[in-house]
Amino acid sequence: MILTELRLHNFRNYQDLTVHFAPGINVLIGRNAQGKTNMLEAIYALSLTRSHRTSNDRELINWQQQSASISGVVQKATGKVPLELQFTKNGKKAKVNHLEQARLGQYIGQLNTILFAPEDLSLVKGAPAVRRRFMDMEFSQMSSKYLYDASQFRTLLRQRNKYLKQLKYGQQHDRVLLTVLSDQLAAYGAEVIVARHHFLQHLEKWAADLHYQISLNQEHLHLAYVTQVKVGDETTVDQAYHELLKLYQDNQDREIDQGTTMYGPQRDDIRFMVNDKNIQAFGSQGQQRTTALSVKLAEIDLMKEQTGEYPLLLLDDVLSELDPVRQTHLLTAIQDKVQTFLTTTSLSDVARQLIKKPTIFEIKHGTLNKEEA
Ligand SMILES: Nc1ncnc2c1ncn2[C@@H]1O[C@H](COP(=O)(O)OP(=O)(O)OP(=O)(O)O)[C@@H](O)[C@H]1O
Repeated sequence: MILTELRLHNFRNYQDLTVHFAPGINVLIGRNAQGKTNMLEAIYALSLTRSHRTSNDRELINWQQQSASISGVVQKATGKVPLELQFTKNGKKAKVNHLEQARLGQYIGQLNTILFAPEDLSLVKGAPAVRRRFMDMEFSQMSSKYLYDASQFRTLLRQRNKYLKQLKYGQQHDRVLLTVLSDQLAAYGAEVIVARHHFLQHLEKWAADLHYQISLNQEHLHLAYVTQVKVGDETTVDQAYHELLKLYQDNQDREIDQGTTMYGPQRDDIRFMVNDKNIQAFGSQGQQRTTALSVKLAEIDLMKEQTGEYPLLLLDDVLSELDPVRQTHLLTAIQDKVQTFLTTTSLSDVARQLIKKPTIFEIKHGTLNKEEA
């Protein structure tokens, strides 16, 4: 898919902007604090209805204004789809084909994006919550069922945790409601776990190939899904449900004592193994970087496999973080395949040689100027 046109109104430091993008590599060049990341953030938000760097939508509205909007036209194999997001201080609205969507979940999946920023290194090094968020953000774009199941799970988890605390502090005594909540939580938890296993298996297939190439045929990458339920290729959702439910039944007193849910996908993690070593604990910076890059690039192919369309790739100032070998792999992997938006303060020599026909935009104080070829 291709984002052919983007319009911003009072979005961060952009007042009124209409821009037409090229299908290939769009390079956004500008000095610091001119609006490069804001531009990628706008495209990301148009895709997922939320920013990648703040959970507070109000921050997206220009400081002098009360509302903001992002709209765009996405060209897909099936035709053009106009998308629009409006932010006010009281909430947001999302429209597809000019029709307002009752639920944001119905909107997500229209425009798929993969964002790669320097902080994505924390995918390997950071806390498990980073990797769970990664799974949720990426798999939700590929499957509306996953998006729904994960969101139901989160809602039920909040309710169950609250109830466990009330039982702990003697504000509630009835364990029947806990049984009902456990049953529902196990049902959605099982869906999430089986889907994560399935998606990670596919992701590994692509990521291992890429990692092998980038490491100059030295390293084998394996993604191990760490979850409390035994799950393999043959595991059904029903089996995972019974196993999770049993964990809740067997540990009811412990969970009340802790006042929180101790079992389920909210405790999942991914372990990145390179040549059978856990790269998080034993990997060099370079190996961790290669792993993060391979996984991100693998998502491009996974999304194409799952949705039939390539996503957009947003690269926020990452070239400067990569050595020439990794830059070359990145740029050759995406060339002629994926519409890319790449921000930088200046293009490296490697990048200049490798990007065949870049479309260059200069960003200055919230305005964009296309450089003539
Ligand atoms: N809500 C807002 N309203 C108006 N301006 C904003 C708002 N939020 C951020 N800005 C401005 O946007 C600019 C930052 O833009 P952005 O983060 O896109 O920078 P950048 O070009 O990516 O810079 P760097 O290369 O340093 O990352 C700053 O000047 C900041 O003051």
